[in-house]
Amino acid sequence: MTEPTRLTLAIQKSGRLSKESIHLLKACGIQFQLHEQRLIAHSTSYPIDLLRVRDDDIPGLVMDGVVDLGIVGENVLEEARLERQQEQRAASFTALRQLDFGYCRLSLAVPNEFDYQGVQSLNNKKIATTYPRLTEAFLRQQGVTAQTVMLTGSVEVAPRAGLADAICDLVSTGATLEANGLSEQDVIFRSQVKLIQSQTPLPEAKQSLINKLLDRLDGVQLAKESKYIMLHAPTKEVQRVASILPGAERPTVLPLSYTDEQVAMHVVSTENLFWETMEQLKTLGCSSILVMPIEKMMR
Ligand SMILES: Nc1ncnc2c1ncn2[C@@H]1O[C@H](COP(=O)(O)OP(=O)(O)OP(=O)(O)O)[C@@H](O)[C@H]1O
Ligand SMILES: O=P(O)(O)OC[C@H]1O[C@H](OP(=O)(O)OP(=O)(O)O)[C@H](O)[C@@H]1O
Ligand SMILES: [Mg+2]
Repeated sequence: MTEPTRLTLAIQKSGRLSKESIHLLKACGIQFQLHEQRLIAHSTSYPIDLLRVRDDDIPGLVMDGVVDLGIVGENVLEEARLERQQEQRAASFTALRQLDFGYCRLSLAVPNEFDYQGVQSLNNKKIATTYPRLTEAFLRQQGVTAQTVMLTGSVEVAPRAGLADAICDLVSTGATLEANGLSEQDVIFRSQVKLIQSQTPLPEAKQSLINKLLDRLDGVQLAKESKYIMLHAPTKEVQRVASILPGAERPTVLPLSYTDEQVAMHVVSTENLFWETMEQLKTLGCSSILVMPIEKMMR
């Protein structure tokens, strides 16, 4: 008997990406039960097995073809790619989709009292970071010679602890830097989460499972960006109303009971409807304006 075809996908076990990775898979109709201790979770509703690991391990698992797919931040992905290239190990992958979470930037930051006059001020300094290869590549490109000190966590305390003069760390709101008396100077890399695929050739059945998953992901993304808009409009203003609704070239126009003066208009908009547009609609005589989220969509 041949083995049933199942995909393997590596996701972060616990951390900043876990909740949203799982949420996204569930929105794609992939259900599974997670047990805290278990490394592997089998989906009962889609032929896919989740491998739950530290995010640092995800690029390598994909690049070595141990798993078919991975969900990981571009910061970790690019650092792993540079490291493996230097070591002449397999470093290729196929980027399938940018996912809409895990937005952050990798930035150089110095203590507030540091007299920073541009990246040249870091010449001959020590820089603590979890991303030495990305940092070194940037410094090299800028013609700066500095020493990187590799730390896997608590990078922001390195200057205070006397381990380094500056840091290169992930920033989102900037609260961590501020709390540690550091100021952000140069952004060296902007990151979000990616879905990646191994370059190991797959049997057709597996590839078509991936393609189906991608269609579902696109549907979730499209639904997230879209709104269903319903309103009552004066019959004579239908054209003008359609022209100010985002993405409403062909609205559905329906008659209303007991009146010819007004019609109902329904529109799927690929943009949000701003308050300013709602106010404009009201000025045109529209009423009962409803803006609703869409759960699923397929073109
Ligand atoms: N402040 C932030 N805002 C948004 N995204 C972030 C932020 N910090 C990190 N990220 C993204 O989330 C990823 C995971 O961050 P997390 O802190 O959970 O990693 P970790 O501590 O290395 O976890 P692991 O134990 O899996 O190695 C980062 O690699 C980055 O892509
Ligand atoms: O600019 P901010 O919004 O403050 O975010 C930046 C912080 O977020 C990340 O750490 P995280 O909170 O994931 O904790 P960790 O360092 O323990 O992984 C990152 O390593 C920074 O320390
Ligand atoms: Mg990690």
